[in-house]
Amino acid sequence: MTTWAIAANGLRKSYGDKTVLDGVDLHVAAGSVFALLGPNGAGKTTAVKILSTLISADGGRAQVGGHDLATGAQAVRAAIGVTGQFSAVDGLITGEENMLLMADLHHLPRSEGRRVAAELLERFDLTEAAHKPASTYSGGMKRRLDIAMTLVGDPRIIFLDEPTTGLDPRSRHTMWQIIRELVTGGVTVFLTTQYLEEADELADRIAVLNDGKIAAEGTAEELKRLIPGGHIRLRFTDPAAYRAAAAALGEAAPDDDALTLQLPSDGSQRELRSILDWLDSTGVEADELTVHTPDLDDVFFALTGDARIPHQTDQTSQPNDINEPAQPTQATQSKENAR
Ligand SMILES: Nc1ncnc2c1ncn2[C@@H]1O[C@H](COP(=O)(O)OP(=O)(O)OP(=O)(O)O)[C@@H](O)[C@H]1O
Repeated sequence: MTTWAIAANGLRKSYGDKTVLDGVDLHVAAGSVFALLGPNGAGKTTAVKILSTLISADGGRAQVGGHDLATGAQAVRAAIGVTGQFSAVDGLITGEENMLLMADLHHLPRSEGRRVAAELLERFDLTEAAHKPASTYSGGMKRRLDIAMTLVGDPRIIFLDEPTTGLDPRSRHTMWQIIRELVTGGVTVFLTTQYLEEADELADRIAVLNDGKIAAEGTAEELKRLIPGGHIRLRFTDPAAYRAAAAALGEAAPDDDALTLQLPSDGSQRELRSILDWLDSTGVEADELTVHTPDLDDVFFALTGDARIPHQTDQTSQPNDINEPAQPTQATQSKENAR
């Protein structure tokens, strides 16, 4: 049975008459990376603030690290680390002083605090800069220091609110590596991001927040299969074989210049198998067969644009009871449904 690091049901939050979260369910397996995606203003930060006890929800229930947000906020705070869009780094003091301040906040004995600070500064490649004021650090260094500070308390669940916004590609990759190492060490990471590539790279499961609700949830591959546009491409080197195949596979879209035929497909194993069987039965033998699935950009636009596909959650079951969670939901919607 899955152990949920985070289990939330029916979270609601409004500011005045603006409903930001309108019944949001989130289930994050322990030791996994979960990415919450959504357009600007969708409520990602609001969800992080609620789950990290910074603000309270207007409705719904949630457990974080096995503790109820409503009755065990203190225990939740002890189990988590949060690095937000507004960093906890104090620019006026050095990196090391920032770390020691954090160690003091966690009531670590002085020598233990120094040991932990030195270890984390080393791990995040900040030893050389440790005695310089943090205001002189680059954006990437500040983010690394921010995460290092979060880790002083050895949290088992970390919320990273847009951890790579504004970073250059190299710093972004460094941050991804840091996140992967955290997860290897058993930490659960709840990530919000504007970068679909980041979610694709890192996340075990992804939820897309739109209009106050989770529009879809699943692995990157499952989400990509939700929307039309996937296809199988058959490439031929022999023009005669290409023409024979085009005649045999009447419904394939031909490209006479590239000698390719394109067949619609959701990229699933089952459909691939039936297409291969069909090719065998018609005697078609391509020189190359490639499966193309839509990327997360396509998914994001389809789920958050005007021409949205139906809400996935309308068609799949979500665990309703945070005490008796079901397995993480599977994106079972077929391409036909998605259309
Ligand atoms: N304290 C507040 N008072 C009033 N409205 C707020 C408050 N905090 C957030 N909001 C509003 O709630 C909505 C969701 O904001 P939130 O910061 O959670 O979105 P987000 O998905 O994190 O956006 P972004 O990607 O731009 O960071 C926005 O319309 C925002 O203006």
